[in-house]
Amino acid sequence: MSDARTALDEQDAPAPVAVPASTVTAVPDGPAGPATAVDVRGVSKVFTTKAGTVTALDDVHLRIAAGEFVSLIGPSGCGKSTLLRLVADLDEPSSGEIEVFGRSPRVAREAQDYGIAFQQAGLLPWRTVAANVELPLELHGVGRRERAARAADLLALVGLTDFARHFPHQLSGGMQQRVAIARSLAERPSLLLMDEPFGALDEMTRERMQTELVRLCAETGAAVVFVTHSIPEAVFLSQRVVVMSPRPGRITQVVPVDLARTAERTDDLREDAAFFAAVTAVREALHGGTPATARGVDVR
Ligand SMILES: Nc1ncnc2c1ncn2[C@@H]1O[C@H](COP(=O)(O)OP(=O)(O)OP(=O)(O)O)[C@@H](O)[C@H]1O
Repeated sequence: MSDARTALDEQDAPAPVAVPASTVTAVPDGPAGPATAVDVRGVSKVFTTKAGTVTALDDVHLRIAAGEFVSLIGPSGCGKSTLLRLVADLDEPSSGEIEVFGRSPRVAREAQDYGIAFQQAGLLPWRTVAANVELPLELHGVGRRERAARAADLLALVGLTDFARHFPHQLSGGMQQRVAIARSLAERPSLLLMDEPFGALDEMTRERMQTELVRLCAETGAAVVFVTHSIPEAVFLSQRVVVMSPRPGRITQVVPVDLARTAERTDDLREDAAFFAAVTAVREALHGGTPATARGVDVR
């Protein structure tokens, strides 16, 4: 069994120094507490295909606190999306256990504990922006008036009030992604699962979206599990950056990010020495201390 375990109290660790997995405090066994959003215990995932078996995840342990922002980073194919999909109940682990707010992913999904946003905004082209945001509420039988009020609030939150009656194709990529994020927040989830939601955006839009996401999460208090290939993005957003190894995916290091509280992170932070130090710490964690470039990881 690997020692790649993490503890809730690591988020308070003082410096952006990579923590070798072997020194990370072990998570005690037993049920997660009320302050735990996600508890992944000894999870492995093996896919069986015609060409043979693929071990995507091997004995992954990860505990994420309520309200905590955690990014997953690692080389292409290391199992980041697979881990997110298991938490989202879009697939099942081959072994090990996952709890979301103390319940199974299935029960958590049914209770609408989390929202999901992926790289493609995934909006329905025939519905207006407001109707897209309302969709999850509609599916769960929320009344028309309440839906409209909630969508109006969310569109104000992401700065798209004036576009409520537009259709997705009339919006830029960044605006569409903001609609997708508004939709993921519709049911006031305590957890957001985000798989490269800004991957298709240009750099300027992407940075603006990161700043907005930090603000939104501070306002809603949601915990976030965020998959990205970008080290600066992971550092800017997160309280901890979880570094994974090439397949079979394991957690090799956990880098606590000791910048301003995430709620207070602004663009100025990107020029800060502490920001660069954290970026370097993650980069070194990814490369095991060598300057070699990991496949599929953007180190800019
Ligand atoms: N449904 C599936 N059937 C078979 N193999 C799969 C399936 N889903 C994922 N895999 C394999 O599991 C491994 C992990 O894939 P995953 O998409 O989780 O990686 P990732 O870290 O998110 O990659 P990327 O950074 O390129 O998006 C890969 O080798 C992939 O081919």
